[in-house]
Amino acid sequence: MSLADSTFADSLAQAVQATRSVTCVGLDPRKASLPPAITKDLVTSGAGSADAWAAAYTQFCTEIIDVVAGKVACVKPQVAFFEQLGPAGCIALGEVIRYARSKELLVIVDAKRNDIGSTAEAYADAYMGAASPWGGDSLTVSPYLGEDSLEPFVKVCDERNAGIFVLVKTSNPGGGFLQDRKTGDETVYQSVASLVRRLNETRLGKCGYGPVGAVVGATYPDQLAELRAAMPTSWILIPGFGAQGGGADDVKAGFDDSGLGAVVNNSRNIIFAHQRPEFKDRFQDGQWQDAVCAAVDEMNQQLRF
Ligand SMILES: O=C(O)c1cc(=O)[nH]c(=O)n1[C@@H]1O[C@H](COP(=O)(O)O)[C@@H](O)[C@H]1O
Repeated sequence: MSLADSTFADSLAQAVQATRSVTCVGLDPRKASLPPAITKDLVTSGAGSADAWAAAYTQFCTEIIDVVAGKVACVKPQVAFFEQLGPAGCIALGEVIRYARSKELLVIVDAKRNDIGSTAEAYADAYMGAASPWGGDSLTVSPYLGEDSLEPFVKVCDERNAGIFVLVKTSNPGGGFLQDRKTGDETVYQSVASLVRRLNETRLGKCGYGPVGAVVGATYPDQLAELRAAMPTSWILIPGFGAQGGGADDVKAGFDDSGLGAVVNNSRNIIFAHQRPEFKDRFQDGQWQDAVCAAVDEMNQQLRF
């Protein structure tokens, strides 16, 4: 799968069809939850430097990638956890992104970036496209600086066959404070959805979808159905499945009749599956990768509509 030859929307459609999976594995490494098999040396030697943790994050994420490559369409590294380690973490992030792409996984870089247009250009250059420092296939972006702030990202989508996912209706309980607020006849999230639709619909790939996608939380199934209809040609990234309470019934409305149009992210319940009560007894510490594998298989099964 080469992004150079295919639009992001088409690459995602191909990846979903090839893997028969709409699961997106969230790569959100957290010090306290890494399997002891990875951290035991760090702890026993007391060598908890940022470099050592960054190496542990790289090992953890690349081993997860080895497990899930071929089983899912995409992965979503969450930049915050890498930034938390400082420069060493940022190097690790680049390594993880490159490794995932080398295993033919599409990479959604979750950085929720944006700024005024001229600065947004730099963010787009940094995170979108293989040649960029942290070059993924797509990036999560915030719409709250307005249309001119999204344009640089859309331009880079066109130039590099990349994609973006704009925050439309987020999964967190407090998101409604702004997103559900009425502006005239519609809510803020409905206005953002109209903007996403407009930016996207002149750029459709062969699969019928375009590069300007949306984030809609699994925790808001009614709005997901509404937003599927409001943005019929946008891929939807659906976070909030698993640890935040979303389940298979909650995400069903995100898909079109061919099972395309959405990918469902799950971070903690997959990557830290070794800690889940139902897996704890089945898998020993040294088998944390098997727990990841079982969790992905289970989610894929749940989402085969
Ligand atoms: O853009 C996102 O991915 C995102 C948007 C949103 O509305 N809610 C949300 O949880 N996310 C991200 O999705 C992931 C969810 O993680 P889990 O709750 O562990 O599955 C985290 O990386 C969040 O930052």
